[in-house]
Amino acid sequence: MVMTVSSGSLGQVNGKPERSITLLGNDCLIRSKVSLASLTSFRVGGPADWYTAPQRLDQLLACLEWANSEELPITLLGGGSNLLVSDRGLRGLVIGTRYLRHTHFDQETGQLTVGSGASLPRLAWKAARMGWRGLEWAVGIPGTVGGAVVMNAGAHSSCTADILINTHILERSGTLHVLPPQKLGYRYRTSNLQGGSRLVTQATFQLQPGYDPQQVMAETTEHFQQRRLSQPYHLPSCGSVFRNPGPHKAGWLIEQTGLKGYQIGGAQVAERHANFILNCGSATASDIFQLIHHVQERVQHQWYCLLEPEVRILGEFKVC
Ligand SMILES: Cc1cc2nc3c(=O)[nH]c(=O)nc-3n(C[C@H](O)[C@H](O)[C@H](O)COP(=O)(O)OP(=O)(O)OC[C@H]3O[C@@H](n4cnc5c(N)ncnc54)[C@H](O)[C@@H]3O)c2cc1C
Ligand SMILES: NC(=O)C1=CN([C@@H]2O[C@H](COP(=O)(O)OP(=O)(O)OC[C@H]3O[C@@H](n4cnc5c(N)ncnc54)[C@H](OP(=O)(O)O)[C@@H]3O)[C@@H](O)[C@H]2O)C=CC1
Ligand SMILES: C=C(O[C@H]1[C@H](O)[C@@H](CO)O[C@H](OP(=O)(O)OP(=O)(O)OC[C@H]2O[C@@H](n3ccc(=O)[nH]c3=O)[C@H](O)[C@@H]2O)[C@@H]1NC(C)=O)C(=O)O
Repeated sequence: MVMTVSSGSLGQVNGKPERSITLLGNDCLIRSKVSLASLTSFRVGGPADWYTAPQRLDQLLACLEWANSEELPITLLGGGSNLLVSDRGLRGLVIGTRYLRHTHFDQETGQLTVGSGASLPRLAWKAARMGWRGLEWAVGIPGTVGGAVVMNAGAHSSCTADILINTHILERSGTLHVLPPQKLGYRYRTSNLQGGSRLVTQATFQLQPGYDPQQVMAETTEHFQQRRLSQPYHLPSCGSVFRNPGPHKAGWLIEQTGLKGYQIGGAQVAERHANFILNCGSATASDIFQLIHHVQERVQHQWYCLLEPEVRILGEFKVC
């Protein structure tokens, strides 16, 4: 059983005192009223009732046990680069995985085993510098390995599922499973891990070592430059807002509907790429949500096609 001690007030958030709890036996800190805006790439969103970012598996297990004992809902947060969090924040416990980091490149097998908090683009650059092929497409995709496994992140006709050998999944109950990609329901930008409370703790990828590092770096840089030409990176976003519905691309449909540059509050459909919504500095989560809804309505009206959000929308929202 987990014992808890409250370490008292840490300060004020929105006029309410912030509290913290330390789980005895493993020095894991759980804080109350932690703003999620700085933990997501859109830079919007209210506070988590409770937030923790464990560094080790034993701390993670203790957090889960605490949440179970308090009967709290759990939300999993990687790099926050594909999330729209409500201005009202999130109830229950948010578990940030970004500190669950360990990395092992196995020279003999070409396998890369990493903790779920490792940065995907950082790994891609590192693999390229070592002359390992397999992750060239992943530069420029912000976020963690865990987020990429859950979202089946991809670019330039490659995706996470293509190189995944297995992943370690922790259930809320504390049970750990090692699952191959065939068990994860992978399709374009989705998996059966989305929307649940099963936590990815580690992943192993098959890469190909032994290539000329200069050549792999050159190809990796080419991927990076291609994306910089077509996508806006200068303001906060979540990347593509909608999945491509086929046969047309979401960006094309939105541009043809005349919505480039369309703005609600501080949220704007990007001029450079119509499937990106930018936070121009003062956007609220509600502005972004209203804009998503507006784009869906206008595109459906003109093309009879309902765009499905790729971004994960968390917490309470209402259409105005
Ligand atoms: C500028 C920009 C460019 C982008 N370009 C691309 C692109 O080219 N291709 C692409 O696919 N995506 C792209 N994205 C979207 C995003 O980077 C990817 O979806 C990324 O893989 C999300 O990882 P994350 O760690 O940030 O996940 P988060 O946004 O934190 O979470 C995404 C989902 O995964 C869950 N989750 C996160 N970590 C875990 C875990 N350890 N265990 C269980 N569940 C977890 C969350 O609960 C949530 O449901 C882009 C985003 C930005 C901002
Ligand atoms: N618009 C938005 O909302 C957001 C956009 N982004 C963009 O997404 C992308 C990914 O961001 P982020 O997750 O911060 O990771 P980055 O790709 O910016 O960098 C991660 C690490 O990769 C290594 N690296 C980067 N560029 C090179 C290079 N040319 N050669 C060798 N190594 C390199 C560096 O590692 P080391 O220090 O070990 O050398 C760096 O610290 C970036 O392009 C960023 O601008 C990110 C977040 C939000
Ligand atoms: C950014 C993401 O992933 C990106 C990924 O980086 C790139 C590169 O592989 O390919 C996808 O974009 P995308 O389909 O919009 O690719 P692009 O090459 O930019 O555009 C496709 C087509 O749409 C057209 N297009 C695009 C934007 C626009 O404003 N107008 C327009 O007409 C382009 O002319 C092009 O013919 C992924 N998006 C989705 C939803 O699948 C993400 O998932 O967050």
